[in-house]
Amino acid sequence: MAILPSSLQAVPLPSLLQSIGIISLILVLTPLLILLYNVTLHPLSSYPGPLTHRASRIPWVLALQKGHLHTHLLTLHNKYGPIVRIAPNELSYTDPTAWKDIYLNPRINRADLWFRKQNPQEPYSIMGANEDAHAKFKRAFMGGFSDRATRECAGTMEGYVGAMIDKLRELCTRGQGETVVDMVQWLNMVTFDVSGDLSFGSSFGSVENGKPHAWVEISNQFGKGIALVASLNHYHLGLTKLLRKMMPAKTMERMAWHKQLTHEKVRERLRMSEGRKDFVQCVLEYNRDGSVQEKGRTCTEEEIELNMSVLVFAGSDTTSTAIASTLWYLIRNPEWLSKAVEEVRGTFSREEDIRMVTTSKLEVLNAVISEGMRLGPPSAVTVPRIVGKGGEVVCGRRVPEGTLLSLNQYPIFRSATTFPAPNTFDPSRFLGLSREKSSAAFYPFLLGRHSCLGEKFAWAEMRVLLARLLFGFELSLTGGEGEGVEGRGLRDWGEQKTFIFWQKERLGVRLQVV
Ligand code: HEM
Repeated sequence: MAILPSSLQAVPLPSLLQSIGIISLILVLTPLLILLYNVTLHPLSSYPGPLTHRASRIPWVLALQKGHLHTHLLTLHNKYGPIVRIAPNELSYTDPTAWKDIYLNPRINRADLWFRKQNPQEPYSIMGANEDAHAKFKRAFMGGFSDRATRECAGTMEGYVGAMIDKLRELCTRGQGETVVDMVQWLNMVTFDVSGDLSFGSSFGSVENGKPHAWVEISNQFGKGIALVASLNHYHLGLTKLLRKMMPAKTMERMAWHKQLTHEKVRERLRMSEGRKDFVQCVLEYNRDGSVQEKGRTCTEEEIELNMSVLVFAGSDTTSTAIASTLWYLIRNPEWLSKAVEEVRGTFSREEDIRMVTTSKLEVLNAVISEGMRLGPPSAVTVPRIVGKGGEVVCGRRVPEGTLLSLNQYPIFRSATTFPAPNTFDPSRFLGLSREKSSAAFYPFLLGRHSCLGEKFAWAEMRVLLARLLFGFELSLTGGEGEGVEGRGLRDWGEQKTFIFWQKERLGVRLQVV
């Protein structure tokens, strides 16, 4: 007591019980006051949304972790309108004006949530939130995605697609002219083989072996991990570090093996002779540029390694989702299937003529793929953006600094105001006079400085894949949806789960050789 000033010595100190009571009260009151502030005085309090979402981020986290965020957001937009407050600090938009207001605004950047660095030594990736690093990588990789480079890489892609068609034909021959396959698996195998070849210098050999390589299987589980980390990153409590410590030893081992194989593959590619037509060559050329070297802006081997694994994933799962979704709808809509088949078989007489350059003008083919991507957008829930200093105006309304903005593709593409009869597969939306109107609200590859670098390549791969399948086979439903390769009988593509990527279920398709 002697250390207290004499004036305070008269004040009675609380007993242990009283102290526990006060601390408990603070622990209960603080979150309650935060919830109350969020729904009353918060700068976003005038935006509509359910009370639970306006008060706390927990409902958003739960929907994301269950894999239902895409359908949950659609339900919210149908109820509350084109701008919804989906978490205390986040607004979601289905108003098409938001595309340009958000993605073409240089002061609105990616929020550092989905692809945050785990430690300071880790390099940045092109998907990250650091704008300076992003600008460097964009310049370094751009050369690999120019018109000329895309045409050059297309030959490799056509080779793998051809190999897949041969394998499927072989399976049909063994089955007296027909077979039932899980198209999701075949599309995953071929797209990862293509991306592996162009980013790592060698494919995974999945098509050749008729089964997915272990690297591909592990990668397919990453979506859930990223979604979990993205949820925890909202709470600034170092929970991601704790999560890493809690990971089962087996998962850690698989991840370490995955990282090591990535490392070896990229180093192997870097040792290959110059001039290979792939996505690495452009970075090597960029690094040799004198002005780049002078400014100290070259890419390190660690940066190339990380970004190549981003490219493998960004370039494969997305493309395979787009074609899986398109096929899912085509085999359930025989009228459109016939139109697409007629166009392809009417244009080509030999399979080898179906190439990147010869398929770009096929109107029905392009329209069915767009409609497939509208109903099953590969990037269904998007990395949120953050409003910079001073705030911005989005869709005619002021949004304060620090607000997270998201334009999630699933709800905007299923919005009845923009796409009438939104759940119907109707490729005529992307044909003739309707095309311009639909396209104004349809940016599956985004727009602006973060838009998809691989858009042209993706279109080439999607067209060649689908056209060759339609040319070589009669495609139909298996006629017995249930367990097994047929899948579980979804009524809509959107019933599947999404984390950052779709958890695609089996897609059974009957193939008959033409
Ligand atoms: C149907 C197929 C594809 C779709 C729908 C798609 C969609 C997207 C979207 C929406 C983004 C922006 C992500 C964000 O900032 O929130 C993106 C970025 C990106 N995509 Fe794609 N993508 C596809 C295929 C590809 C392919 C084939 C490649 C490469 C071979 C690729 C490489 C990239 C890269 C490098 C970025 C980052 C660009 C940047 O930040 O500047 N994508 N993609």
